[in-house]
Amino acid sequence: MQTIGIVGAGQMGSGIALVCATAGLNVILNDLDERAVERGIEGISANLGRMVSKGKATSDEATGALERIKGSAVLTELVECDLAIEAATENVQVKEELLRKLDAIVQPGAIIATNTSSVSVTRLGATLADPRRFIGMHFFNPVPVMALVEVIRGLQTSDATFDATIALAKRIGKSTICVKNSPGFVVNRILIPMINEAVFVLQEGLAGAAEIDEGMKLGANHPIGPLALADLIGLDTTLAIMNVLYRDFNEPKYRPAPLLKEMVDAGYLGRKSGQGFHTY
Ligand SMILES: NC(=O)c1ccc[n+]([C@@H]2O[C@H](COP(=O)([O-])OP(=O)(O)OC[C@H]3O[C@@H](n4cnc5c(N)ncnc54)[C@H](O)[C@@H]3O)[C@@H](O)[C@H]2O)c1
Repeated sequence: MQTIGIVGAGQMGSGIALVCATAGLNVILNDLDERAVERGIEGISANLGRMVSKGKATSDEATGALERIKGSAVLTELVECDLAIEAATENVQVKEELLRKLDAIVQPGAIIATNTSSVSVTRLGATLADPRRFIGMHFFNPVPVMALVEVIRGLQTSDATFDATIALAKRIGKSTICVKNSPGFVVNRILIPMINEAVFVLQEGLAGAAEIDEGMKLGANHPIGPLALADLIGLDTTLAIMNVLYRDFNEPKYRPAPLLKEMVDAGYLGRKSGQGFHTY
């Protein structure tokens, strides 16, 4: 495997591009328009600069990694890739439409993966002519820091696709857990309802955002509080995941907190918009 295509140059797509390029792979990073692609590459460049100043990479390694990333707003340029990772907005219609296009573009032998946080890998795989080549490759934020990739097999995923995906995750320095397809998979099934409960606690006025986060850091030994983590994930993405859990399990216990919906309606999306439960 030599060339990785990534669709979506937001916080996740950019992070995945960075770890692939620092591992020596060529990357084609796609987004909706030139400006979005440029923003993604600027973020990667800044991140590589920080790695150099912290001694985590030499400046030659950083330059080499940046040179291996080609930005493109033209999806058909992904024709060259051996594996394409869909990392676009957490919206099932957006993903289904993109996957149909990707299926027609990438070579028949190439793998197509999704970085979805919650949507059924089996459902997304069914949009492809050959779903055996489809798999979930769920990275965590921030990608260069977080060690895990959750690898999710859809009902149709082949052993060859699974083995090649595990090999790629190892090559880019990640640890894997293999999980069955189910809404939210394993980590987000546990994590996102906990964050949602923290929003209910805030909404009910039991404590302020800083106190809730401090409580979970000092009392439960979490490295970051649940509301700060929601701001990091993005409140739109957090809400989208709760909506998938609520709809797909058909269980009231997964209802999204009204305050979370209202924050998203207001455009308070967390770090990426500068305002979430905390201000950035
Ligand atoms: N944020 C997290 O912590 C996290 C963690 C794991 C997985 N994910 C998943 O990763 C995916 C991306 O999340 P993100 O946090 O990077 O979101 P983001 O909002 O930072 O970026 C999404 C990007 O996708 C682009 N996009 C939308 N439609 C597109 C299309 N048709 N073609 C090309 N690009 C398109 C947008 O322009 C945007 O740049 C989502 O599925 C999300 O659930 C997010």
